[in-house]
Amino acid sequence: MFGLSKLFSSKSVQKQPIIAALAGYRSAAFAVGVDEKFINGIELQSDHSVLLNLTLPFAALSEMPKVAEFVSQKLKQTVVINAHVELPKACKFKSIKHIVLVASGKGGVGKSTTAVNLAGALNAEGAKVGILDADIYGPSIPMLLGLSGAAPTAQDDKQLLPFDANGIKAQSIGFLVPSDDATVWRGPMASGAVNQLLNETAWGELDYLIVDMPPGTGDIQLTMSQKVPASGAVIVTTPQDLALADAQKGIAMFNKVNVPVLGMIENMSHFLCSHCGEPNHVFGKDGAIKLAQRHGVPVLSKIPLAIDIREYSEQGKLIAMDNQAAVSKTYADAARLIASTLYYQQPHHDSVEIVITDD
Ligand SMILES: Nc1ncnc2c1ncn2[C@@H]1O[C@H](COP(=O)(O)OP(=O)(O)OP(=O)(O)O)[C@@H](O)[C@H]1O
Repeated sequence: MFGLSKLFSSKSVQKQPIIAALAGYRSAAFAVGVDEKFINGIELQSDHSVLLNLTLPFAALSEMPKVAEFVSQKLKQTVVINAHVELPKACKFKSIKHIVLVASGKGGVGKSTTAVNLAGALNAEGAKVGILDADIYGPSIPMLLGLSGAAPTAQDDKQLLPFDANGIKAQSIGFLVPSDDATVWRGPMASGAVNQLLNETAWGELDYLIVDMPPGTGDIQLTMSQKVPASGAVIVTTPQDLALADAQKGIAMFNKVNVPVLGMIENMSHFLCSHCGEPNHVFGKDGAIKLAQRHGVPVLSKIPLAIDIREYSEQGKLIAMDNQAAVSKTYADAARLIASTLYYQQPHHDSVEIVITDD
């Protein structure tokens, strides 16, 4: 499309064709292309390839090879992208830029497994990430991060230090309260404990803090969603009718407290047959899509029922951080889409002008 002579008409690189090619790129996370605002340098290399330095305002590093390939094809010239993630400065809470609640209407759908792997995937996409385990009924984040039995330590007798699990900062209500005690808690008590953990943990600077909510849509979950300054919520469901009916209650709950639902994740979506590779829809098909369409929210990802997801969890490892594991891609897809939605829903972002014409 853009010949070499046009691209390199002078010693310096012509920016315009590169900007146009980036703007033409499309994906779920870059639904309106790669904005020229993200460019912070273009260099012509001695081998005549172009080095594009990008600063991404949301976590999406794993998509850069695809963007580079697309732009290279458009320009008919090798383009290499060197990107890093730097979110806009505004923080939602202290030095935390976004708090994302991960909820499920029903227990046992894989909410905690999904929450912790989303944290891992966002980290792998280049962001500073934390996870707060607020599941008072069955805090499982310590186990999922290989931190079982760990005891929290305090800094200056005031702030608790979060644990560090492969670069992810973690705190759990399970470190502080025996789960048996929590079964008699009411909403204000539970949300008070979560707010205390949120306030009294020395999180430092975080781009995204994932909160693993208690399952269900009762008084406790409602009060928590109201009290935590969240940018959005993600609902985890399985394709089963029962789980979907409860997921619908989750959407209604977040609507009631004005927390935007960023989307749904269909966990245990299908099982890939180890013999023929065909997907087997053990719990039903397309249920989450139909529910999501009805409520105008996207399905962020479909995560298969996979033995290695359970095996990694039991070993306290995050499969989302192992890019050799095929299912890590399904967590990465959801993570990029969540990050992108949070960026584009912020008011600082220039709105896209829609022009309606007669023809
Ligand atoms: N996609 C998956 N494939 C295979 N196993 C999974 C998957 N997701 C979760 N699991 C397994 O299902 C079980 C329940 O998962 P998890 O504890 O994350 O559910 P939960 O919804 O958080 O439960 P609760 O409601 O009790 O908090 C675990 O053994 C976990 O390893």
